[in-house]
Amino acid sequence: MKTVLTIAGSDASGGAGIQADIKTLTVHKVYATSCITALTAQNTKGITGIMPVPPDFFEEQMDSVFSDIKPDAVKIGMIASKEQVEIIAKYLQKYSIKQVVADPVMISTSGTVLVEEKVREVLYEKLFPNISLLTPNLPETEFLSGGKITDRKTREKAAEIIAKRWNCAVLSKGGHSEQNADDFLYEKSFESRKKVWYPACRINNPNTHGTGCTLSSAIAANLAKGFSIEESVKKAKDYISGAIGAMLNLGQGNGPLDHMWDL
Ligand SMILES: Nc1ncnc2c1ncn2[C@@H]1O[C@H](COP(=O)(O)OP(=O)(O)OP(=O)(O)O)[C@@H](O)[C@H]1O
Ligand SMILES: Cc1ncc(COP(=O)(O)O)c(N)n1
Repeated sequence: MKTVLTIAGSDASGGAGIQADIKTLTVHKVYATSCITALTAQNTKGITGIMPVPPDFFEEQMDSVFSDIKPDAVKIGMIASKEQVEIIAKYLQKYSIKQVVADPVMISTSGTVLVEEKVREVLYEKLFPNISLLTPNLPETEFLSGGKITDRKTREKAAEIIAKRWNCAVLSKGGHSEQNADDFLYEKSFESRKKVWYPACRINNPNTHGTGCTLSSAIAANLAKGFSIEESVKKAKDYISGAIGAMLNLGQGNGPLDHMWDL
């Protein structure tokens, strides 16, 4: 069986973070391992508390997993400290992990920068060069490329700038767009440059808690199974559209997805 390691925070309400990742990986029939970066007290109405895991104990988890069940792919979500970034980069290099999907939780939907500058520097210098696919949402695509996105052309250019800076593939997610929920992939290899749009209608459902976590875990599962990045994103996009479209309605706020919609 293929295995995927998720490095992320715990979401007590089960819709995002580690819990969303393990559900997604399990329905994709890969074996999930997990290294927890932080405990969060959150539900569909918001986050009330974050307790980061101290670096030593975070490293102990990483060591337990990597020294025993080496992952075929790694998915990275919320990171709680600069030290954790350094530890993750160290293990990805030490164990030569090739399939690494990172969801850079950096900018809130309202445009607030969530990661302080000191942590950003380490992300840029140590972690991003070890990533195979970065999955920024629209505000993060703008922030990481340093340019304003006004249309498809400027979005393509922004993804290309990010991909060239860190030598990775980039999936710019369109969940925060005012129009459709189209995602755009820029992938450069030795021989070619791929620019792929994944069109999707916006689903009128307020329950989208955990979409970023779920999409990146689904991509990691497909990569672990041996699909290309382009195919892995296509399958993951179909999966996320189904999980949002199943219209699960739990909790009093921005509810979770139906991870089991196609079982
Ligand atoms: N209302 C929607 N209808 C269809 N697809 C959506 C909708 N909202 C998000 N998506 C899709 O979900 C995936 C996650 O995208 P999004 O841009 O929301 O990421 P994110 O900002 O990291 O997630 P979140 O908003 O949960 O923090 C993308 O494939 C996006 O196109
Ligand atoms: C522990 C944790 N990690 C990540 C997110 C963001 O979730 P998403 O961007 O997928 O909605 C979250 N709410 N909680």
